[in-house]
Order: sequence, then C-alpha cells, then structure tokens
Amino acid sequence: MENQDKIICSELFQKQRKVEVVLYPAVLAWKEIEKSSKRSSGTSESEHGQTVKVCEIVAVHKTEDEADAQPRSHPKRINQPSQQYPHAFTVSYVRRTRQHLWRCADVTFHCADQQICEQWVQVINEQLSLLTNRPKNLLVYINPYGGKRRGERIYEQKVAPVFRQAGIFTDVIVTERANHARDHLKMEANLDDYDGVVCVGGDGMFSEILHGLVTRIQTDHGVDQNQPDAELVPCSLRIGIIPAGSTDCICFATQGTNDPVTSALHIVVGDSQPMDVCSVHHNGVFLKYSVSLLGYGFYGDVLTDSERNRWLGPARYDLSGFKTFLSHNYYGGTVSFLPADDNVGHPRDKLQCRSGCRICQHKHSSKDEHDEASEEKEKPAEDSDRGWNVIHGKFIAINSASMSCACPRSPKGLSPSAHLADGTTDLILVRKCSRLDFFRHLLRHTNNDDQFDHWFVEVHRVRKFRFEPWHPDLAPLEDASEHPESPDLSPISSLQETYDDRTAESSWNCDGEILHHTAIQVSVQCQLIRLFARGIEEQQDAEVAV
Ligand SMILES: CCCCCCCCCCCCC/C=C/[C@@H](O)[C@H](CO)NC(=O)CCCCCCCCCCCCCCC
Ligand SMILES: Nc1ncnc2c1ncn2[C@@H]1O[C@H](COP(=O)(O)OP(=O)(O)OP(=O)(O)O)[C@@H](O)[C@H]1O
Ligand SMILES: [Ca+2]
Repeated sequence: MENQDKIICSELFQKQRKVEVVLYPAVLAWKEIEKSSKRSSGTSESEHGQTVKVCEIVAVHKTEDEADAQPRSHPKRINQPSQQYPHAFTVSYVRRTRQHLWRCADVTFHCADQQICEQWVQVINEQLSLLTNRPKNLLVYINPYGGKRRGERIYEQKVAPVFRQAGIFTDVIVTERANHARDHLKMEANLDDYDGVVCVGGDGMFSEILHGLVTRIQTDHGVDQNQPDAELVPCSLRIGIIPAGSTDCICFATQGTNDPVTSALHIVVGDSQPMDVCSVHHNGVFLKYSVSLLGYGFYGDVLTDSERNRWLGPARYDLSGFKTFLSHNYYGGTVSFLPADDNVGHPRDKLQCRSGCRICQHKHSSKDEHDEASEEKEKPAEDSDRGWNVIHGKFIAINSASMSCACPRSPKGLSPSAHLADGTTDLILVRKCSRLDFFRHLLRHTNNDDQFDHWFVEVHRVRKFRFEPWHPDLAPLEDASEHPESPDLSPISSLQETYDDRTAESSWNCDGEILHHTAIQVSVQCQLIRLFARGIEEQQDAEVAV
C-alpha cells in the first residue's frame, strides 16, 4: 500500500480481476490492470475504471463471510485468486440508476495481506468520519395509516437496513393517532439528542413534523407565531421524508422521485436542502404553515370531498378531482399580493429549480439585506399597501405553489419553475372559464404545454398575499374581467342548481389539510427549514471524473 500525499493505492482483486484501487482525498477509484483473456476486448467500464465520491460511500466493512470474501463463481477451485487474496473488504456506496433513483451498491476488494485489508477499512472510515454533515442519531415517526398503509413495512424492509449499515442510531415512534408526532415534537422530544427528524408517511405526516418542529423552536426562542411579521427562528434539525403517502409531492419535488431507498440514502449522506415555508394567518392569529400548495377553489373542494373517501387511499383524489371538475364551481374574492423582486425570475421563465440552484443561493445571500429593506417598506401603517397589487374576480382556483408541487400525477407540477428556497411563492389565479377551458388547463399539467398560457390564467411570483372572499352583500354584480363565454364540454345544470355564486365559499387546501378560515394572510419565510435532500439533480451529475 502506497500512501503519498494522502493518496492511497493498492493492487487488489475484484471479481477475478486484478484492479488498482486508489483513494484520493475525496474519491475512491478502481481500474482493471490485467485483463483476463476472456475479457481481452475490454468494456468501457474496465478501461476507464469506476469512481465513487467518498461523500457517497455509505459504509465500509471487512468482509467476514467466507462466501463473500471469495470470488463467487469458482469457490472450490484451487490455485484461484481466493487463495492468494484471502482477505476482503466491502464498500457500500450510492449508485444512481434511472430517473433520480438511488440504490446502495456493494463492491468487494480482495487482498493478500490482512493488514492491508484492515488499513483500507480504517482509512476509508477515517475519511467518512470527517464528513460532519452526516446524521448519527435520528428520531423517526411512522404513520401506519398513510397512503396504502405500508409505512411500517416500508421502513422495516427498505429503510432500517440502510440506516443500520451506515451506523445511524434511531429512536422509532409508530404514531397512534393524528397529531401524535406533532405534539411529541412540540412538547416532549429531547431535540438535543438528534441530528434530524424523519417522517415515514405522506405530505400530511410531513406537515405534522413541520408544525411540531417549527413551533417548538419558536417557543424555545420566545417568538410569537401569531405576529405575522415576527422573524421566525430557522430549524437547525433537518427533516427526512420517507415517502409512504398518497401524493408525496414534497419528497418528489425535492429529490425527483418518491422512492423510500433513495430518501434513506439522501439522509445517510447528510444532504441538506433549505426550504421556504409560508405562514398563514387570519386576522393576526396564526393558522398553519405550508410548504407546497395553498389552494382555494378547485383544490380546496377536491380535498374537502376526498376526506369523505379516505378509505379509498390515493385513488380518493382522482374520484374527488373528477367530481369537483364536473361541479365546475367558482368563487368571488379579492386577492392582494406583494410581488417579488425581478432577481428571483418569473414563473414562466422556464428556469427550473435544480440541485445547487443559483436563484435560491442568491436569495439566501441577499436575505438579510432584503428583509431589512422590506420591513422598512412595510412598517408605517399608512404605507402598508405600498407595492401591493389588488385583483377582484371570480376564480375557479387560487393556487399558491411555494415549490413546483411535482408529483406522479403531474411530473412537472403546478408551477414547474417555482423554487424551493427563493423566499417566494407562485400565485396562480384561474378565473371563471368554461369547463372545456379548465379541462385544457388541467391537462397541461400532465404534458409539456404551458398551463399558464390561457386567457383565464395569470401567475405572479410573490412574497406575501392576502385573500378576502366577497361578502354576499358587497359582491359586484358582474366580474368586469370575465371573458365572453367560450364553448363548454356540456352543461351540467343539475350540479349547478343549488349553487349561488354570490354566497359560495370554498376552503383552503393547505398542504392537504383544510383550513377553517377563508380570509387569510400569507407570508413566505425564506429557508426556514432544511431537508435531507439536495434538490433534483441534473442527469450529468451522475458521473464524476478524477
Ligand atoms: C385530465 C387530467 C388532468 C390531471 C390534472 C392533474 C393535476 C394534478 C396537480 C397535482 C398537484 C398536487 C399538489 C399537491 C398538493 C399536496 O400538498 C396535497 C397533500 O398531499 N395533495 C393534495 O391536495 C391532492 C391533490 C390532488 C389533486 C388531484 C386532481 C385530479 C384532477 C382530476 C381532474 C379530472 C378531470 C377529468 C375530466 C374528464
Ligand atoms: N396513527 C395515526 N392514526 C391516524 N391518523 C394519523 C396517524 N398518524 C398520522 N396520522 C394522520 O394521517 C394523515 C394522513 O397521513 P399521510 O400524509 O402520511 O398520508 P396521505 O394523506 O395518504 O398522503 P398525502 O398527504 O401525501 O396525500 C395526516 O394528516 C396525519 O396527521
Ligand atoms: Ca419558493
């Protein structure tokens, strides 16, 4: 074993091939040095070798099992490399497969000398111990009733073995009721014992963790959440999401897939993705936090209807979506919003938030300066409406997407160019239109067409917004912005009979939970939390060169 300038190099044996294994300061590389006659043509893999970033090594251990230590195809033949190389160690590492899926792969190296074998295990472990962003102790909450009710099984079969392999200690709590996890975090959990909190469930379970953690931190720091302008204290603990829900949009939009093993590996390697959180108030009283969708009208009605059919599992949303689509309700109200600065782009600029996103990084570095300036602007009572835009109208949907909200139903999401951590939310206003037009708009969530390119849709990137439903007595008789009637799919008059557009109110869907107030004030809290994620990787990130 050579150890020059912290580069360690040995000739070892892997799958009956002699390989040169090199540990650079941040990369482990191995390459075949003697090709057997069978493989004389070589493959691109054997010619160029393979590399793994040290930060993506899950674990290394001495391979004790004889069957593992010996090359598998010829365990009994004499004069085989297994005799010359009786010692072995195995490196487990992250391997990218298709579409943002990560898997844990193993490579076993055989050595002639026990000491060399042990040295390799030691030096790799030393490098791993320098990676201080990796969690060592995690608090795990499992919702046994989320999604298709597979939370416990998913955790035991797919996630716990990965954590065990990486030497992570866990305290696991299987929840016994709704809000069990939230209340435990708020009042009981000893947060100092952990580097992160993991939820096994869907967006609703994530919301519990979010509320428990954020509320706990504010209470510990004496911050009053009821003050809409209070500067909230960011959470130091990161949150991991093991998807086992019905929509899993937070997981999907932060790592590009809703796969439990991929999530577990993002936690093991200690990824960190900051994320915006919207605080929602009603007349100065705190209601909820939201990280994905705040939706009034269509998505509020879908959720209200779907709650009656929870037993259907994820399919409840499709049924309720279909019913709500047929109802074709619209709601009067006034939306006011404070637009974001131009430097965070525009919802239609087609710049997608990806791993290491420049817009989110820029926003973070300019956050303090920006916040001071904006406070100045908003302080004087008489000036409180300065910079605000006001829109009155009848809306089929009012959606605020603080992230893309990509999910398997809509792989590009409600707002494909929304950013995870830029301090803004994309406010999408879908005005009253025909059923056919609304159908076209919905359909564009599933293909490459621009869902904002309709006369009845407008989208704004905002830092704050308010909504006020029309009071029936004050509602204008006709909405001036209405477009002349365009062709409908079919008049479904029976569904409309009891519908009075002057009194109708919808509810807000707040990350999959119903809010009990319709008049709300929303403010984006830039990068309030961090997830064990890295954003969606560009495909070429999968390769590493040495
Ligand atoms: C023609 C097909 C059009 C399909 C259009 C699909 C658009 C889907 C957009 C999904 C956006 C999800 C946003 C995430 C919200 C989460 O915080 C929340 C908690 O998990 N999930 C939901 O509220 C769950 C919301 C689930 C909403 C499902 C809506 C399904 C609409 C179906 C309309 C059918 C029309 C058919 C006409 C013949
Ligand atoms: N032990 C429990 N019993 C009943 N409800 C629970 C329990 N633990 C958590 N919950 C609640 O179950 C609700 C739904 O959970 P979850 O988000 O995991 O799944 P989902 O609704 O199917 O998925 P999604 O939110 O992604 O649509 C959450 O609001 C959560 O508060
Ligand atoms: Ca955002």
